[in-house]
Amino acid sequence: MSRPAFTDVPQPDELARAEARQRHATLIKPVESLGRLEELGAWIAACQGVCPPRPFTRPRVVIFAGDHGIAAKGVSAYPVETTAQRLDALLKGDGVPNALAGVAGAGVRVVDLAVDADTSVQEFKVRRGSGSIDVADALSGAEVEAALRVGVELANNEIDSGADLLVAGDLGVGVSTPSAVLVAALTGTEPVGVVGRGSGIDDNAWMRKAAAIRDALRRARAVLADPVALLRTSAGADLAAMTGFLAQAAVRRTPVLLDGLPSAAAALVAEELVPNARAWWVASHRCAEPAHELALQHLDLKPVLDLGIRLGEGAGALAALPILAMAARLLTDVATYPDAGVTPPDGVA
Ligand SMILES: Cc1cc2ncn([C@H]3O[C@H](COP(=O)(O)O)[C@@H](O)[C@H]3O)c2cc1C
Ligand SMILES: O=C(O)c1cccnc1
Repeated sequence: MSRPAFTDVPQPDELARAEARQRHATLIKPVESLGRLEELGAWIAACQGVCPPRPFTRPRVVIFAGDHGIAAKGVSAYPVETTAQRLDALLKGDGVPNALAGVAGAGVRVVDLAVDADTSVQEFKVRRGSGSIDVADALSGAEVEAALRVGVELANNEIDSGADLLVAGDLGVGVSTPSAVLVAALTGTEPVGVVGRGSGIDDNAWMRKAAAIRDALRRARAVLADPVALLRTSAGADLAAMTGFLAQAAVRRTPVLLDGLPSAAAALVAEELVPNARAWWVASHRCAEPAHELALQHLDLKPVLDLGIRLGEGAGALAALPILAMAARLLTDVATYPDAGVTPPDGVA
């Protein structure tokens, strides 16, 4: 087995994007009066290669669950057992993403990549937990390749089943630590610049987390030139699979709403693996983690929402999904000046 080979990423259809912008200029409203909604509509048209764009019929959230060895260093506010407990809640339909997806019209799938317990969704499991990244590699060479392949397979599987918009969500105690390390490594940031409060840690845990990130970053920087080696050294099976998923979504011309820190960290690595994949992604929200902002800046992505969400689990992306649906609907449902018999402003035919 070897690492998956990604084909070049096709770019969204610039003609459809230009057509959408042009159409917005003829709709019965002042020019550019819908701000970012207009750009989002044009992005959807460009991704679908058609203007006006089609409404999303099958948005899908895949939650990548995994535990992290670094959690044993006291870097999270919660004990490791809560990963498996929360996974059960999601499968019962009782979690945050279930509630949000119900309103947003999305489907949720939970996949156990590395939970440190037996679960009922471990068909794709790579291992239990990961190495403690401050002192050891997260994964073996075979494991990182397996995890990347799972991500590619999940993207293919969802897209072949009709998914027309994808979200990668995280679930796992400690995941904000490797995520911060990946961001620091790829953006050239000092450890202290990426240490966040994660699940709500106190000052003592913050200091342990800062030390863990500092030590892990030293190991990460040694393999910076190779994105797969970086995932092996500093990520975990969940983040590696997420990376493969985001890269393959771009290869398959499928738009993605990025979520919080873990998904932004995986996106940074995916952009290294398959340059220009970011054209297929929109940043759903600004979260409270400093590394999130750095990752989005590096990818040149501007968040849609700023709700103070700091959760993961696809929550921010699900909150932004209705906005995307609205952006598409404006281009299909709003009349043009000639159609509505409204006098256009000067310069609009
Ligand atoms: C009950 C609960 C629900 C969550 N949903 C998402 N997270 C988020 O917080 C965790 C990452 O933060 P840290 O790196 O500080 O552990 C992940 O589990 C992530 O999914 C949760 C955390 C908890 C405790
Ligand atoms: O930004 C996130 O998605 C996030 C923040 C804190 C903890 N877990 C995830």
